[in-house]
Amino acid sequence: MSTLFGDELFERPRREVAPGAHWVPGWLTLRQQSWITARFREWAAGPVPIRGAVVNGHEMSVKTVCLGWHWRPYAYSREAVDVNGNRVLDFPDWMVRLGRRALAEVGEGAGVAAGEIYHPDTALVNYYDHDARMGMHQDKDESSLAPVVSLSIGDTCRFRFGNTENRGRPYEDIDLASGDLFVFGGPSRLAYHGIPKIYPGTAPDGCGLERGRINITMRVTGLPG
Ligand SMILES: O=C(O)CCC(=O)C(=O)O
Ligand SMILES: [Fe+2]
Repeated sequence: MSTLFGDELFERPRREVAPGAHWVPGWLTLRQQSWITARFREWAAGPVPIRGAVVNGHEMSVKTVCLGWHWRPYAYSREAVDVNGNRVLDFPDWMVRLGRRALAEVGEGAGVAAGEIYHPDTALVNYYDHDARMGMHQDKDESSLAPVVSLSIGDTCRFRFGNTENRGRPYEDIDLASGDLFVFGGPSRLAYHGIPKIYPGTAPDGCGLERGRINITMRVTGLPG
């Protein structure tokens, strides 16, 4: 069982993994994590229940529920046309504020200039059970190149962060733990990335999630309205 105390933050210092890609371990407190986990349970229940998106006829092992705009491969819409047709929940104001705080934390390197205001309007909220994986991909269904803000809660995962050219090397594997912030923007906004592995049983006590991993990625769709 890992904890967020002791030497952990010294062993996992914050750093810029690639130009515009910033990793801030232990950014969320356990209290914030367990509060967000409680919200996750509400979102997962509907109006659009959490589901594995179908990509090329295969259901993803990662289950996703969306806020603001509904994502399906490879488009955003207000209604979950591939699930039950219901409109997705609004993007919460507190999450806009959290996204802005995340960018303030990493500075201008992530691709938001001084004076510009970050306005995320969608979040993909993913749940990974122990066997779930996400293959290498680019986040490119958004027409805006504003940064992606990623938060992790629960079990640690291996996060593979690659280059903007292809799915292969060079890439770096890092372990994203409960409470970690990762922001990718600027020259890294279209970097390939994926989740090859979840480490079962590594969620810290108090994060609110006993099993698996929650990941939230906030984005700017660039869509009107
Ligand atoms: O789970 C993660 O950390 C990454 C999720 C992701 O890449 C995505 O939802 O596009
Ligand atoms: Fe992604």
